[in-house]
Amino acid sequence: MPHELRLRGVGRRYGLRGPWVLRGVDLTVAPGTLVRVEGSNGSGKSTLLRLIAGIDAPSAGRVTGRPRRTAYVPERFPAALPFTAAGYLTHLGTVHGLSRGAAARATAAWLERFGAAAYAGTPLARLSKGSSQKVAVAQALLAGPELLVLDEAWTGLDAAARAELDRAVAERTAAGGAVVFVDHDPRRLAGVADVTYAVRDGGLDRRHPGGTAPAAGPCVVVEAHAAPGAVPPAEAHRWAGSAAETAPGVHRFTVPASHSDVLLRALLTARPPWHVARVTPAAESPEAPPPPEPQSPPEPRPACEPEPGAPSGPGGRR
Ligand SMILES: Nc1ncnc2c1ncn2[C@@H]1O[C@H](COP(=O)(O)OP(=O)(O)OP(=O)(O)O)[C@@H](O)[C@H]1O
Repeated sequence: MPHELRLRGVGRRYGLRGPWVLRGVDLTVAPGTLVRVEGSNGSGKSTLLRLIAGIDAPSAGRVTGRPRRTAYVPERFPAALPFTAAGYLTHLGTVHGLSRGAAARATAAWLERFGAAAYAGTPLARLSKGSSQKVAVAQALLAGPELLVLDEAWTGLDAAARAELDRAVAERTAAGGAVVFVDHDPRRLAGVADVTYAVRDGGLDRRHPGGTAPAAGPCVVVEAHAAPGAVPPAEAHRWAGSAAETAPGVHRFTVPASHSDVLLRALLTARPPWHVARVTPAAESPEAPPPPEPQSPPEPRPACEPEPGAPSGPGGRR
């Protein structure tokens, strides 16, 4: 994403005399950031996401800096369109600026990643809710969006597809894109968001830290080698629960298994690339840590306990 997206004094109300759903909202979304939006039912989260995505226009204020490649997954996908899944995605790919061949290839690749390749020729109207949600998500990812806006996009996906969407989000931020999401499950991408906002009384509260507890689950330990003194790429820090330089040029990252391939990609695509020496399951699956202190920035990373005895070094836990 080339620039920050900015909302300045943004308000939205439905109808000339309708109540203000949002009012005086200021928000900046920086390139490469992951932004969580929370709020109670009906507080205006979807309204905010539609304004960010450019699907809706503010009644007051301005939105600037929205990148050309902005993609949006709505809370409800209009599944009754007269297309097959592949036909719809290929068509949208061309709308996003891809050639027909590139759109067809991207369509096949994303349907495959989400486990929906078997439904490529199925009319959208005949897809199950879960499969049509896969199409909804694939259409947003097709053209490598610089800004990705996800409104409850995980809802209805099976576990494998939910994990795949987590990975796709990580790829977008690693590529310098921004992702703004709402999800009713507080564990979704827990501890990974750069910033969390709560929509309340028409405004936005910035929450510290993270707003949600870090993710728990099985962890793996990645040992990677780099030149002595090399600093791990920022993207590695985002996904690793802990990082330590255990010997000159030898780094050990502990990361939730669900995030491990994103960490590996960050290391292998760094310039110069890091050498991944070993990936092993963490000896013990850690318990979820206690909730973070309310005033203790920075926001938590994914939760994995450092291995016993691992010293914290220059690449230590943030
Ligand atoms: N198109 C619309 N026309 C009229 N009112 C609307 C429209 N869209 C949203 N609203 C109203 O705006 C308010 C905020 O709705 P919105 O869907 O943005 O909230 P939300 O936080 O996303 O809710 P939920 O958590 O239930 O999805 C609600 O009172 C809703 O009824």
